Amino acid sequence: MQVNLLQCQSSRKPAENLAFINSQLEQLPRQPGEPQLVVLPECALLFGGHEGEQLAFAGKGDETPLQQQLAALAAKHQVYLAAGTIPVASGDGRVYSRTYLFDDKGQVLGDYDKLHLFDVDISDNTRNYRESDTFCPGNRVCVVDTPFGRIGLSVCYDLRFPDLYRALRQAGAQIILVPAAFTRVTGAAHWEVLLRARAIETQCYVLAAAQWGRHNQGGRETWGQSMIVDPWGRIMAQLPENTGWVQARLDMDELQKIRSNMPVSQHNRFSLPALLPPAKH
Ligand SMILES: O=C(O)CNC(=O)[C@H](CS)NC(=O)CCC(=O)C(=O)O
Repeated sequence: MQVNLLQCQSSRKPAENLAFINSQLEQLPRQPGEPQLVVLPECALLFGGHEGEQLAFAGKGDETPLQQQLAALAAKHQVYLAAGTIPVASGDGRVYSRTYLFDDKGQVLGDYDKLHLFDVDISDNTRNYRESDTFCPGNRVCVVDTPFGRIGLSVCYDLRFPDLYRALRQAGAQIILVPAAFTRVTGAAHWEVLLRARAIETQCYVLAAAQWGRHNQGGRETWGQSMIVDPWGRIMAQLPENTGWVQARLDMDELQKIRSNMPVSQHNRFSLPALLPPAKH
């Protein structure tokens, strides 16, 4: 089964970002009749908009114009689409950073709100990342059954919290998505190691679609290196720089073999901690 990650260099203009994604989908190398999973990075449609912009594009309620445009893209191109993240009003003056998983007719199969928010100081040109000024943390995990396997959802900074990945594995995940916009500094230091570790620990395929490059003329810089990691921790495909597709075929027999030869989830002596109420930011 073919999976496809799109590395993007999104801006704060949703129409521009949608046009880019649409043109890439038109050129997606694919075999006729074969189901396709497409994963977009975090903030695929709106990168770096301040609170007011995020709220304006989020609109009201769950059925937002951005969600509908993504659903239409999935249906038009007949792909299962994991749509990075888009802002959805949380009701407290902020927005959730939400991933939608659409089927190839544009129906929502599941959604997930980023649990861990990036309130971190980094020595780059942004310095003080305070994601929780604009975004509200989610409070649930999400796994979804698809023709590709059971998919668990996560976003970007979540990658540093292995309990979430263990919870996804325990809920039956075989494939874990990590749409991301890692900073250049932390990406260089940690991105590949964390992704491979999560794949090895959970014995899942890890699909990490990333933002790359400098955004919004002189704004933030992201690391790129979208990658597909197999349950043995091998990098099957990656794109260090630029925008474009990263593709691989997943083999669930291989996954089963790795799990039955080394049944780490049965050997584990620690019980999984409960999901705590949303962190106070
Ligand atoms: O704020 C926005 O516009 C979009 N959101 C992001 O880019 C988010 C929050 S700032 N980025 C991360 O979570 C980076 C994590 C990271 O780099 C790490 O864990 O090292």
